[in-house]
Amino acid sequence: MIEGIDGAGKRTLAEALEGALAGRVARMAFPRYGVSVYGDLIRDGLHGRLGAFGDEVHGMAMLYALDRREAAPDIRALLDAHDYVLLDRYVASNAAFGAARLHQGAGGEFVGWVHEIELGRFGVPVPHAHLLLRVPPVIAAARSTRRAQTEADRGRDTWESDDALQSRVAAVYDGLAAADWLAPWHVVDGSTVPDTAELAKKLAE
Ligand SMILES: Cc1cn([C@H]2C[C@H](O)[C@@H](COP(=O)(O)OP(=O)(O)O)O2)c(=O)[nH]c1=O
Repeated sequence: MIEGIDGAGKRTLAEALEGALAGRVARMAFPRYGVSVYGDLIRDGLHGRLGAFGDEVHGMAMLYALDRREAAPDIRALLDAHDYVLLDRYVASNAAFGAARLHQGAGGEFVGWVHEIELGRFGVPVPHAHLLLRVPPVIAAARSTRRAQTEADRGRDTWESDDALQSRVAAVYDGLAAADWLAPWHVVDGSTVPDTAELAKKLAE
């Protein structure tokens, strides 16, 4: 699972790892925009098109959780067919962003709620390892602004443009990593070019 704040460079890392693990890896990204009705609702919520629902922390988190529940059979099929499955955001994103929106920490009620809903009730596959791509929030903000300018039909969503939120998300991620929440966490410095061969080895451990 590749995790980090918005603009941390998760997609670039995922693509590099895909190269390093050539032929043995499958990749999927959450939320699944354009694939699942939940993904499309999430996009609308992030861009203020669901009215007050976009402000409902548990409601939005439930959409992400339902997106993953729907994808669970596909993830299991990918796990059967490949040595590695790289997921660009997974359950920990829901824990980190929701807790940060509620001004809670990694040990708070919200993180426990995500665990109970996603792994308990929905039974989504348990992650094997996390890579936390760690970059200073100010660098990540510059990257996501640049991306919003270059990608047509996008624009920074309401969470991406909230620098205080991104800093709190970074703090929750640090707490989840320190506790090895759900699976071991490997912290990667995203302000330099990561050694993907080394990372691929860590994932294989
Ligand atoms: C997957 C996931 C993402 N998020 C948040 C993180 C991001 O701010 C936002 C969108 O995800 P993101 O991966 O950044 O998509 P994109 O950049 O392509 O729009 O959703 C959650 O809150 N919970 C989740 O379970």
